Amino acid sequence: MASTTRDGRDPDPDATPAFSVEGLSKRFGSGADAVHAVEDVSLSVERGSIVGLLGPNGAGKTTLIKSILGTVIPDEGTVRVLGRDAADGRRGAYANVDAMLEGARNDYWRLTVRENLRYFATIGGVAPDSVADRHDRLLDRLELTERADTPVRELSRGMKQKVSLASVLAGGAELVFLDEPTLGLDVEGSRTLRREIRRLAEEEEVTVVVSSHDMQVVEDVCDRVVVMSEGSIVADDAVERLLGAVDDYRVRIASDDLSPATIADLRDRFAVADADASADPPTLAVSTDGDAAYDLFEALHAADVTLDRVDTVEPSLEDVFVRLTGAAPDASSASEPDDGAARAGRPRAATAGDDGGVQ
Ligand SMILES: Nc1ncnc2c1ncn2[C@@H]1O[C@H](COP(=O)(O)OP(=O)(O)OP(=O)(O)O)[C@@H](O)[C@H]1O
Repeated sequence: MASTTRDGRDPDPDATPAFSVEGLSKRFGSGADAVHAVEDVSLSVERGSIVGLLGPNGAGKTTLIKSILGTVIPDEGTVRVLGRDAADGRRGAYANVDAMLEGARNDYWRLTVRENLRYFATIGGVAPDSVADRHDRLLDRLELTERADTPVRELSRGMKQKVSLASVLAGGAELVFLDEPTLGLDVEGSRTLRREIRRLAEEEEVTVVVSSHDMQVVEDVCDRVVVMSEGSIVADDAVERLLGAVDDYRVRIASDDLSPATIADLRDRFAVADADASADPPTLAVSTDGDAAYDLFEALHAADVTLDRVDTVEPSLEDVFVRLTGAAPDASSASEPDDGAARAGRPRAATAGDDGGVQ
């Protein structure tokens, strides 16, 4: 990154956050109709970290990001970007910052992939020849090398999305905001993009803020998650700690012996989250802590239910999100899961014995 740094920023980058906001508020409109889009938000993000910004529609995420980017002027509060007060002069603060908002960027569709990278490096203030190696590396990592000389308009949607990301990174930005970066990508494309985001943070100390409704992407890629609701931050923690804070494990079983009558009986005694008597074999999921799990297996044993399969399902980021905001993430904008795993939970262990019994 040193070769692409363009200004005389803070001499001790390790001690300076990538950005920080303090007491940030933004209202739209006035009087009784005023919308408090962001209210008294404070946040500081370390360099080289990947932060997920989550929240239901209208929570204030875009307003916060645009306030940090300087395209929305906050009513109150301060923003510091890469060691500089954003209010002191936009060029200095934003020289090494870039963004891909709403899942896309205005790439030039008549230009080739490589020409786009050179163009965006130039408008970012970098001589494109000086970052040619970087562009080669980006194209390689994003599996675009073979299409480097193809006009962007001839590419698939997923490839265009990857070109958007490459363009954002073409000038050597140290802080990037990515809104729905995997929108429209297939499973493989999404995986490639996530891998590249992680590599950029780990190897090049790029700081990445990812805003997405796709919880799986956020869970996979982010070190830390900030959850907003109604203009405020309602959670801000490492992904593991957020997951650990929700004590809502589920035991999911499958058995040919799960008759509708047995399921009805179990419903009276346990917190049945989900049941499907018509599945082959029928299935049952029960929310439980450790003690209730013993009671459940005793009840199943007493009812002569031989288990074909047992999974323990850990709480997912989606469960945490629903718990914190009371809202479901917008499934319509989420990409497909990588595998057959249920989105609503993270299967931890399949423990069905060969004989189907549980002792
Ligand atoms: N330019 C604007 N004029 C008036 N109201 C606005 C404007 N921009 C945002 N708002 C309002 O501010 C609130 C926060 O909007 P914002 O776009 O920041 O939320 P968001 O979390 O990004 O939502 P989404 O996930 O739907 O993109 C919403 O009630 C929105 O209607």
